[in-house]
This record gives sequence, structure tokens and C-alpha cells, in this order.
Amino acid sequence: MSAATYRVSYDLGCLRSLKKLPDRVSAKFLDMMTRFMSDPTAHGLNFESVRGTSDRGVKSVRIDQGYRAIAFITGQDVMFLHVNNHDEAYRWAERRDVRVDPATNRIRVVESVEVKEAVSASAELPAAAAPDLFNVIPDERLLALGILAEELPKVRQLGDQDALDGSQDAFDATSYDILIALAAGYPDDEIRAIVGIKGPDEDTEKKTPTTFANVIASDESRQHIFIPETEEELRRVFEGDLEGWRIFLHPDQRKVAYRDYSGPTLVRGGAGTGKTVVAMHHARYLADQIKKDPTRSSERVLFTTFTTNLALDIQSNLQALCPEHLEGSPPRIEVINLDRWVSQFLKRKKFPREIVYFGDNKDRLDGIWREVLDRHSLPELSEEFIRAEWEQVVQAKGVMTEGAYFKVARTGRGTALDRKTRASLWKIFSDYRASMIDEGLAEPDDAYREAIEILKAEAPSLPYGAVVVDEAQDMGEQAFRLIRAIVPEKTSGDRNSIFIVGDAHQRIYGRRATMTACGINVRGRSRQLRLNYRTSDEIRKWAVSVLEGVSVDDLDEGADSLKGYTSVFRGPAPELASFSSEEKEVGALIEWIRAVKAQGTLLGDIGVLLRTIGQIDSIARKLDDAGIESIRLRPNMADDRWQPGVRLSTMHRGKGLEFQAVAIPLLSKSIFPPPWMLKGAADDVDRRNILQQEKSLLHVAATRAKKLLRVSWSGEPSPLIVTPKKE
Ligand SMILES: Nc1ncnc2c1ncn2[C@@H]1O[C@H](COP(=O)(O)OP(=O)(O)OP(=O)(O)O)[C@@H](O)[C@H]1O
Repeated sequence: MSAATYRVSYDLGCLRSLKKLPDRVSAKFLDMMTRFMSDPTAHGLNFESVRGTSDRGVKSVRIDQGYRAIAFITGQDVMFLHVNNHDEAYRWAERRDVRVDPATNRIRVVESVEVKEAVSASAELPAAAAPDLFNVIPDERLLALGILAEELPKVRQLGDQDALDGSQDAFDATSYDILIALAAGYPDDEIRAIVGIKGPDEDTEKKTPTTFANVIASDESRQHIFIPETEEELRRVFEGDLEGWRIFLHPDQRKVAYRDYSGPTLVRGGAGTGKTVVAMHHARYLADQIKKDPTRSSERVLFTTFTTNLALDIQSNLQALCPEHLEGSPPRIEVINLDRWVSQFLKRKKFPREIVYFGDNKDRLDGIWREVLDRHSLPELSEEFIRAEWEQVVQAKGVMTEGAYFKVARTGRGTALDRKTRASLWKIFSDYRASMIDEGLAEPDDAYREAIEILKAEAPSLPYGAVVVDEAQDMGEQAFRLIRAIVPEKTSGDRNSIFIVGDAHQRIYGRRATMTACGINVRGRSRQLRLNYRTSDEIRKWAVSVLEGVSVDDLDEGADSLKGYTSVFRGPAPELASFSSEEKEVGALIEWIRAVKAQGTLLGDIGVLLRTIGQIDSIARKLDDAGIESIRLRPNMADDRWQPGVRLSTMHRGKGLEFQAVAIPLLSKSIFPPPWMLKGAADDVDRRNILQQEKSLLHVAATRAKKLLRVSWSGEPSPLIVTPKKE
């Protein structure tokens, strides 16, 4: 074969079979395929017929003397299905049949054999212990879910979970996913959602003709089929691991990421549903478009998020996904957290003040507050209330004059304020602002406002064609106004301008904004993801139970819910452990870490998430005494996963991390939520907001766990914990 127009694709089964073979075979196959990709005319492939196969499109290709690749050829498509040593490859190919399945909009790779032969022909299919795993499930239900008729006899042979786990290669990839979800006990609608198959009533999309060429490129097929666009991409997949998020998106994720939008877009979804993954793929999609268009060569995509460490994670994940867009100078995708972007921008613009984020200067602001509050006689309001009013109303909404403060809507604030009180408060706020300027300091909201003003006054000079925003739930009004100012709506339209992902259930920094109010109109372009890829369904359910009674916005003017939120796999129930003393609790935590390690989990894949830095210090000492290595994760520093040691992190810093096993200790009533926070509440509404934020924090911490979650306390449990268990 030597025509330049062939489209080459790789079934997931092919990539998996390749990973089982010696590296040199994979290297040879890769070499052969990259050469074919670069110049099919010079490096044609010799396809040979496979004797005995019922499907005439199934062919073999010689890799070397000992190994063969099996492919399926039709029209202009070459799809690789399997690689193995000569005899096994032929045996595998003899009974394979490739077909278009209009019901699922996928390409299916079927082993078309009779029952006895099927089992013996599938070398990896283990002997069934007792043929009962799916026995209670009638054929009609299996077929309606998408299992192929030819596969039914093999399904009936699967005796137990071990047999199913070992039979991956014996089934079409979609069928295997269906069986795994069935065995885990999911109901049919959830199985369809997990596997990405529409139910008979949902299938309302306009259908393109179901030719092989169309179906192989469908979002559904591409859940299991990889179509490389460049040799580089092929190399990365062959040489790296098969991380699902990079290659095989769920059809719902692909539909959101790989398309154009007529204006700003919002993607919501519970923890672990792949919002960051989708945002990264969309950034890549946008950068690919820029790359293809020479007239846009100076354009860039700004990928921004809330915290530095999340930006660092995204940078390294994008490096794995599309390095070609990060390596240029300047790179086509620029990843930076918004605070840093602003401070760099203002520095270039010679902004004379220092922006206060953390550390010593924060103490200087506290000092200014003390002096200002001493100078003014306070109305009947607490210091906490006044400072919260400054942060949540004056600064958050960018109020600059007394007149504006009289008029501003104080949404979310509990205590009503009459005009006279507002006038007294404004004197305090003006004094504080003037003193802060005198000291040469600025708060982040001041910095955002300054940047917005500069951008509005300047002729458009920034190179950004689009902004992608992650963790939007933690950004405030000024941040969104700034994002809009970075990519202002053009007279030619607002196409692909802003792509925002977030989840208000995970709002942990107390900021809140309504996009429409900030000039970002996402109406009609809001999407939702529902499948949690990170956390087992059992842990997910517990994490959701923590949020009971919490009502959550949709980052705009409506409400959000976690309806339909499900995990793609199941696991052990979270362990809730109660102790009579903290000493016993920490002792048991140490034993738990040892047991998890003994079961094969690396220490670095165990996270202990705590509410305060003081608690981290204390647990670190106790782990040290017990001879267990630990690493404290600090804000603004990436986690070097190669370093051994249990990860100790605050719940806040835990956002953006994930671990096989997570422990959340010290959740006693007297410690969590921290009493000082509730004591500092300005009024009942503030108190409710604090409790809501702490619930979100516990929810975030719990959803960092993949397979194991352990929650513990001593004495009385925190009221935020559901269902206690005795020691
Ligand atoms: N299609 C997929 N296939 C395999 N893994 C996936 C897929 N999509 C997401 N994941 C994995 O699921 C985990 C969660 O993804 P991601 O961090 O993007 O979710 P999120 O919605 O941003 O989560 P959170 O809101 O909790 O930060 C990651 O480990 C990611 O690699």
C-alpha cells in the first residue's frame, strides 16, 4: 500500500497488545508507522491476507521475522487491531471481524466463534470457576446494552470477577466496558452513560451516514480508537503509558472539547469529571487552529487558573498532551495563574504598588486595619463585619465612591445597612484605601481593577485570541472582568473567546461571581459533565453526602445540582473511624498507612489531608517518630511525585491533587470546622457561608481519593460528618 491519502488508526486493543511485547518490537512497529506517516509513497506497507478469516478486510503486516501486526483495511482507512508473534497474531486474526455498529455509532471488533472454540481460542480467557457472573442477566438485556450477539456465549462462560478481569482481550473494547459496569452492579442507564452509549429514546442527534469512514472518526469510536495527527503524537502514545485522558476521551468530553463556540462557554461538572482534562484538550484544539492558519501566527491561548500549583500541574500535563504548543518562544499556549499574570502585566506597566498575596505584607495590611479602626469610632458593627464588608462588597465589586457604595447591591450579606451606617463605613473604607496607597501596597482586587482600566484604555495589544479558565468557582468578579478585558468582544464576533470550567460545589476561597454581570454571556453555551473518573462511586457518594443542605449556584444566575453524577468504577466503602483520644486516633492512622503500604500502595500515593498547617506539623512529627517518611506539600510548589513519602497537605492545597488512598484525620467537633472561624462570623449569614465553605472543603478533600478514603476523629465527630462508627 502506498497511497498518500490513507488514514491510519489504532484500536485500544492494538496498543494494549503492543505494551505486552518486548520494547524492541514496539520500537520497530513505531519506526515502520512513522515512516509510513511521513511518506507513504516511499515507505508503503505490505498487507497480506489472513487465511481462514471470514472478514476479507483483515490483513497482516510483517514487523520482523517473528512479529506481525493485524490490521483492517477498508476504503481509505487502515485500522490496526493487534500485534503479536507470528503464530499468535494469525490465530488472533483468523476469527476477527470488524464492523460498523450504527446502534452505538462505533466500530466493533468481534471474535466470531462458537462457544467452545471461543473460550479456547481466547488464550487470555481464564477458566470459569462457576458460570454464574452474568447468569441472571437475560440475553435481551445484554444485547440491548450493546453486547454483540457473537459474544453472548463467552459472557456466559465468565464465572467470576477474576475471570472477567482477565478476559479483556477476548471482547470488543465497548463490550468489555459494558461487562465491567454490569458486574459492578450499575443500573442500565448509568452503564450507558459510563460507556457513552445513547439510550433508544435519547438518540436525537442528526445522523451522518453510517459508513466506516464516518463512524471511525465519531466521538463514540474515538473512546477506543486513536487516530494520530502527527508522527510526534504517534510516538508519544507508543512510548508513553496509555493514560486515558490523553487519548481516549469519553464521547461527552470529546464533544465539549473539540468544537468551536459562537461565544463564551461554561463547562460545569462535579469533582473528577474531567473538567481540567476537557479544558486542556480545548486549549489544544484552539492552538491547533492557530498553528494551521499562517495569518494567526502571533496569536496565543491564555490558559489560566486560580492557584500557582494548579497552573504548574496543567503546564506539565499539557506538556504530555501537546508539547508542540508549549515549546515555542513565546509558546502557543501560555499557562499561568491569574494573580501572577496580573502582577507581571502591572510590572510591565510600571504599577507603583506592591500587590499583597501572602506572608509578611499581609501582616502590614492587618496593621493598617488596626490603625484605621482605632481612628474611627465604630458603628454597631464588629471588626470582622467591617473587614468582610470591605472584601466582599467594596473590593469584590470594585466600589470606588461613596455614591456607588450607597447604591451597590450587597447580595449574600446578612445584615442590612441603612444610608447613615453606610456613610460611616465609607469613611473607614476611604481611610483604609488611602493608608494602603500611602504604604505602597495593593490588594489583588486593586491589581485586577488597575489592569482592567489599563486594558480598556489601551488599543488592543495583547496577543491572546482566547482564554481558557480552570477552577472558575474560586474567582471573583474582578477576575472575570479582567478575563473579559483580556479578550474583549470584537466587532466581528466573540467566537471561541472564553472557555470556562468550574464547579461551585468546590468553592473553597469564599469568592463568588456571576458571569453575566461581568460581561461574559454563556447563555446557550453551558455544558455539564457527569462521570467521575477519579473517585470510586462509594467515596463519591460519601463526599456528596457532606454537601447535604448546601445550595449551589451555576457560576451564573442559576442553580447547579449534581444530578446524574456517577463514578466510572466502584470500590470499598469509605472508612469512618471514631476514637476516644487523639493519641489513639493518630496511632490508628499510622497503622492504616502501614497496612495500605503493605497492600502495595506507594507511600507517595497516600495523602493525609488536614485543615491547618499546625496539624500538618503535628502529624509530620508523629509519622517521623513512627519511622514513616512524609513530605509536606506547600502552596505554590508542585509535588515532585518521584520523591518517596506520604503526602501531608492542607485541604486547600489538596485541590488539584489525587491519591490512591486519602486519610482525613482530626475531624472532631472541637476542631472542625475551626472554632475561630465560626467565632469570627460577622452575622448568621456569614456563619452559614463559613459552614458551607467548610463543607465544600471536606468535599474537595474526600474527592481527592481514588480508591480508599479514611475519615477519623476523636471524641465527638464534626457536625459536618455523616454516619459515625464506633471504635
Ligand atoms: N476520559 C478519561 N479517561 C481516563 N481518565 C480520565 C478521563 N477524564 C478524566 N480522567 C482522569 O480523571 C481525573 C480527574 O480529571 P480532572 O482533574 O480533569 O477532573 P476535574 O473535573 O477537573 O476535577 P476537580 O474538579 O476535582 O478538580 C484525572 O486523573 C484524569 O486524568
